[in-house]
Amino acid sequence: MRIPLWVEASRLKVLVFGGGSVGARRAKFFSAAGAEVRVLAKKVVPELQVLGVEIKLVDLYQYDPSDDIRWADVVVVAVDDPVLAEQLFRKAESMGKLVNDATDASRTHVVVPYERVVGGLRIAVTSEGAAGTPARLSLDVIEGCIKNSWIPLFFQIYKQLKAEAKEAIKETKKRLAYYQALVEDEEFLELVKAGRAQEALARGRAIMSKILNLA
Ligand SMILES: C[C@@]1(CC(=O)O)C2=NC(=C\c3[nH]c(c(CCC(=O)O)c3CC(=O)O)Cc3[nH]c(c(CC(=O)O)c3CCC(=O)O)/C=C3\N/C(=C\2)[C@@H](CCC(=O)O)[C@]3(C)CC(=O)O)/[C@H]1CCC(=O)O
Ligand SMILES: NC(=O)c1ccc[n+]([C@@H]2O[C@H](COP(=O)([O-])OP(=O)(O)OC[C@H]3O[C@@H](n4cnc5c(N)ncnc54)[C@H](O)[C@@H]3O)[C@@H](O)[C@H]2O)c1
Repeated sequence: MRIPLWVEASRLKVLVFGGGSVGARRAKFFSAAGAEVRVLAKKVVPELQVLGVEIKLVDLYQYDPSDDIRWADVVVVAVDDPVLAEQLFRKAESMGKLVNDATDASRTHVVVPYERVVGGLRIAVTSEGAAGTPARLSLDVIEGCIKNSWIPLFFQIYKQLKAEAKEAIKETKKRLAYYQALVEDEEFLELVKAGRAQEALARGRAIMSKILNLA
């Protein structure tokens, strides 16, 4: 079973097999987020040459990529030859690496989702290869739902109050009790839902004072 995680990309070394449109997309995706990227391919598209990532032009039926695989944390398979793709997948897998196999969703270890930022929240959706277009279009529906709701304002207010609580309430347990009290306070939530930002903030701060004044 695959699980969702947010991973700091600058910690990753990513090896990409294939430098066509999919390989270039992965190279850009990972390197733009700070990962170290190395591409191995017979030929690469021009978009990839300007990314500033390491490129080795090799025929993977002749070149042994064992050292490159050992170097990597994540291995991407994006060659257009299914026999070669399976061979590379098996090799990287047997060497204990996490593989993003763009050529076969059923065996991939790592999925690249459809992603968007809505009202401060990062939303990622995937069908894990079953039906990509519905996954992509669902982002429009999700964005519409969130934008038309009280969540964006709640996000702003909660973020502000959380920052203030981290400064004002030194004890972790008390701080957690504050978050709990906040979300259980009907008046606070009603003000948020009614879009009364200043009053909601004031109510949140009053609850904070109450928690601070408790023994
Ligand atoms: C989000 C995005 C990220 C990215 O790839 O960058 C992404 N696919 C995108 C585009 C795209 N995908 C495909 C086309 C061709 C036309 C079409 O079919 O529409 C196009 C369009 C194009 O290439 O332009 C077809 C396709 N997709 C997969 C296979 C292999 C298979 O199904 O086995 C095949 C061949 C199917 C076959 O041979 O029949 C597999 C995967 N594609 C995924 C993600 C993962 C889970 C997706 C999910 O289900 O949620 C997974 C598992 C790969 C992974 O995680 O690496 C990106 C958004 C770009 C954007 O919108 O910006
Ligand atoms: N995950 C996705 O979103 C998605 C989308 C479209 C296609 N795909 C899959 O990804 C594959 C690649 O798609 P693409 O559009 O990037 O293909 P492409 O033809 O543009 O690129 C293929 C790359 O593989 C390299 N290659 C092939 N044989 C090689 C060898 N022997 N040695 C070294 N390099 C070799 C080529 O040089 C090229 O760089 C497709 O065949 C399909 O299975 C996945």
